[in-house]
Amino acid sequence: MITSSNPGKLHIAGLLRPYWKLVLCGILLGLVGGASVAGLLAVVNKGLYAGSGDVGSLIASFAGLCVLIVIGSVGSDISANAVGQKIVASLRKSLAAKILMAPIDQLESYRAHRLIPVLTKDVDAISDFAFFFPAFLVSGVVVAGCLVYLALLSWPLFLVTAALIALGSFAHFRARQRGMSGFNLARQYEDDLQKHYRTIAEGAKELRLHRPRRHHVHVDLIQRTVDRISDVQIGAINLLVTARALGTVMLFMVIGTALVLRPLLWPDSPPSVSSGFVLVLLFMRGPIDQLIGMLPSLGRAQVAMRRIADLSERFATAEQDLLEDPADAMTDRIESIELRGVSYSFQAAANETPFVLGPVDLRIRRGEIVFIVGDNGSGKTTLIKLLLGLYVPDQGQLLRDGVPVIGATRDDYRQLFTTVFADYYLFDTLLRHDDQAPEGAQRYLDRLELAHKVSVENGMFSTTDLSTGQRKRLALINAWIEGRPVLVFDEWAADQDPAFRQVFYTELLADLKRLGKTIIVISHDDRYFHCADRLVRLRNGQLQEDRPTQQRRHARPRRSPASRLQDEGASQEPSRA
Ligand SMILES: Nc1ncnc2c1ncn2[C@@H]1O[C@H](COP(=O)(O)OP(=O)(O)OP(=O)(O)O)[C@@H](O)[C@H]1O
Repeated sequence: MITSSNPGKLHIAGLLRPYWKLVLCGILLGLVGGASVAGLLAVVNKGLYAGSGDVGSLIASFAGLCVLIVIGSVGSDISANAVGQKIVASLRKSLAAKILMAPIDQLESYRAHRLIPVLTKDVDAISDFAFFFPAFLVSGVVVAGCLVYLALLSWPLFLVTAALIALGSFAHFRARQRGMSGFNLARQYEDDLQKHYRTIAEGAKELRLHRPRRHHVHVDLIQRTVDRISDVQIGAINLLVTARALGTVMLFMVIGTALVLRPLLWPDSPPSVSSGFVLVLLFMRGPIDQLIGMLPSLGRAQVAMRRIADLSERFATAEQDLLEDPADAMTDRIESIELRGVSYSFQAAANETPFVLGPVDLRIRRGEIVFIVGDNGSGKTTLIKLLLGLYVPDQGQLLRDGVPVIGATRDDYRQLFTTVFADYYLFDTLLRHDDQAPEGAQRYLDRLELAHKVSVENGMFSTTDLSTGQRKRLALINAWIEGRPVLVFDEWAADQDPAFRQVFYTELLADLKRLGKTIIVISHDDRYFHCADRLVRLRNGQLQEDRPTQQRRHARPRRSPASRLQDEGASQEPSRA
């Protein structure tokens, strides 16, 4: 389990620790299985030289050891598999939790094309290893059991054998190190590939219309990256496979050495020592092969663990209580929200000047309609994110009703807002605690002329397959129904037709204000700036103006569904969750 207290220290032992009882049980049962195999080999070796009087006891030992082998290997397989699956489940849960709790600016800078492979590929790599883990464990124990038996047969021969095995293992270790760096590199290329996949999925229309770019993406980006991954993986796996073949040859060399050395160096030792060594070493080939065969999977799992640990470290946050029971969330009314002496800067890319917002002083009172205006890149969205408590200011304070918002209260504070960002995400469910939501939703669907397209069934919108403008209207409905005291619209009207743009500025905002809402709107529609109570202008990260607008006009040039509904009773404020 990754915790914020041990970021960057994700390793196999750390993953196993929470399940130590199961692990211990698996190891003990594996030991029973391994020792029984070694015992069985000893019985077979003894049987080769036994007289007829020993048959009964040999059969009994044989049968008993077979039963123990079954119990040991099945038991260790079951417990180790359970551990593996629990580790993967725990990783998945804790990664999802990390992302839900991650500081927004970290999440934004990490980028989706890097995030998704960690959640899928890296967790899968660990999952693959977890799948092989039982066999890995049992093979390890069987090899250990066999070595013990060899030591019991003949110490000197065992030492020679152990020395040769150690030599082979060292060669493996070096080959594995080089293989690991290959897996690492391949994993970095996979992030690039993910980015290119997103390009062809999200830029499909543009690529269809632009042959040179399509060719560039296909050949220079995708094919080249795919080939690189394949070359690096082939190189890394070739190395490991060669090391494995050499390891097998080395095992036969060990057998040969045992056969040659025994009569030469220890002529008095019984022939059962030689046959025991041959039997055991031949048998050990299987588990050793299995151990070595799993090294690529172990290598990938280690690379994956490093990536997951890196993500975990980046996403460490002071707000540890974000996943607590939602019933605790406060959605009270507010009197004011305020930025006092707030400044914020993004991390600058190399050789670039970072964008700095502020210092900004801004106080928004309950029931105000505030427009935030300014050129592209002047910092409007950044200002909003600071006001929403999504970014933590580098300097200055965020205040609610004059009281500073601190780490412990920031999430409660954020529950005051409903937002429709320029890059909003449209949820298809209405998450409310009362039964009235679907009715309310229907009312607003009518009002925004979506009723013929979308309905609400079982607390869900029937479809979100709508035009860009319609989807944004649906997002507005969602925002409205949530019934929170402050609504924030980031260029909501940008992709609405002129009629709905007018409805939004001249009617919906007024209706919301009448319902007691505080409304913050980022807008480039200077035609409608008069609809704001106050205009806040940003220029290059600095607040340039904060002035009341002229008297708001209430003329309604067109009888829209909104006004019809208003007539029906806009006073029916959707109840708060
Ligand atoms: N995640 C980020 N990392 C680094 N710089 C960023 C990031 N997000 C925004 N910026 C920079 O901060 C500046 C302000 O961006 P912001 O999105 O607040 O502007 P804006 O006024 O909302 O622009 P627009 O009208 O185009 O939406 C820009 O120069 C932008 O490059």
